Amino acid sequence: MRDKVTGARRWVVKIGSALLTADGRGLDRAAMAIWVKQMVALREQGVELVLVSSGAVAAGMSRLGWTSRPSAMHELQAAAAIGQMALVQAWESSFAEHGMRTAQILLTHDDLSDRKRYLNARSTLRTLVNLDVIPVINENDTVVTDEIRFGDNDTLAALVANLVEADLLVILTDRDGMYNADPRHNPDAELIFEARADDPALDAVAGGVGGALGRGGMQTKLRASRLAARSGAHTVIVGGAIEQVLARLKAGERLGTLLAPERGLLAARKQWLAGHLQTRGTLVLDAGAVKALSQDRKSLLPVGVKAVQGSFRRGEMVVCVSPDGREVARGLVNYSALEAQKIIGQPSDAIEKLLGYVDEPELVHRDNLILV
Ligand SMILES: Nc1ncnc2c1ncn2[C@@H]1O[C@H](COP(=O)(O)OP(=O)(O)O)[C@@H](O)[C@H]1O
Ligand SMILES: N[C@@H](CCC(=O)OP(=O)(O)O)C(=O)O
Repeated sequence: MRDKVTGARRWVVKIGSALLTADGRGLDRAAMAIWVKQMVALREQGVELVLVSSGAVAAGMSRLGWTSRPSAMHELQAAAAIGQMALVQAWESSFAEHGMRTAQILLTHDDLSDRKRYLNARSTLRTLVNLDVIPVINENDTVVTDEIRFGDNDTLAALVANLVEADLLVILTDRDGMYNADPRHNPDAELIFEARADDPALDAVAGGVGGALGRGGMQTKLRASRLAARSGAHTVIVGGAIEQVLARLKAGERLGTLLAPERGLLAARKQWLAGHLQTRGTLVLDAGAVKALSQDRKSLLPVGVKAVQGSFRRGEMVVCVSPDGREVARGLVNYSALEAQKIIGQPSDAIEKLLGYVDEPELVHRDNLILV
């Protein structure tokens, strides 16, 4: 089963507060430097990386000289705003030592359930990864309350794994992995090496909540693995303090707990797309575009579209039909109906002149298409 880890091309690595802040003593810069070195090595081996980093509240508390986590929401949010600066500064300078650039992305769960924002976040992240920049993501703590209260970046990391279609979600934490009982209270607890993410037996073992800083515990990690599994990603929950942990995972060593999805990446994504039953409009393709989609499995470019019907917004589902009206595919469209009207029949490099901006060169990207 570990071949799924060694073969994974796109990783989301999530590092929790407890681990990043050495239990409240400010950011553990030395530990961060060690993970950065490993992430740079992974990048050099061709792995695409997105980092989800917690620790803003904890870093802010340390900058403010606060020793206990405040319970007032506005104080938590203020601490997060202060600490986020420390966090990204630390990641940036550490990656810069290896000549690698970083970018900050702050997201909320709501951003990812809104179709338009989902597509925007997705294309920004893809662009960053293609530019060989490491995106460093955290929750946008200023505008949310529930997540910061529960201290749950595990869910955010899983949503990001869905968003970028990661093959692997690596959750680094302060234990070696998921045990068959909470190791704080059960010294005899044993590490679970491999399981199916949807195994109901896991619910009982992940019962307890987290520690003083990180607060989600194993429950949120298990839930995250199930969410990641929906888009076909494997999850590894593993100790961030284990020497060379990322490098050894990449080499196939049986570290941590590997949670497997029930079906593969592509099948899962198509299933997710297929769940979008409501279609908002129709694109009438020319014969060349029908062939490009059906036979060559390509994206749909504006140049191959003859007519636009219906009223839809960016991110909504449209039906693609052949010149004689036969449905050939359906997919999430990158431009609204009004915009599409202006760019159909034109080459993609004319989009900028026609609209004044370019969202994507494709009208529907092939990853967002299901052939009928
Ligand atoms: N079955 C279990 N296996 C391992 N750890 C568990 C289990 N149940 C509860 N935990 C607790 O979850 C904690 C990790 O979660 P959390 O404190 O939220 O960390 P993080 O900041 O990394 O998200 C561990 O320190 C451990 O005490
Ligand atoms: N976004 C906040 C809270 C997130 C958080 O603590 O999550 P985690 O430690 O991963 O369970 C922060 O950066 O402090």
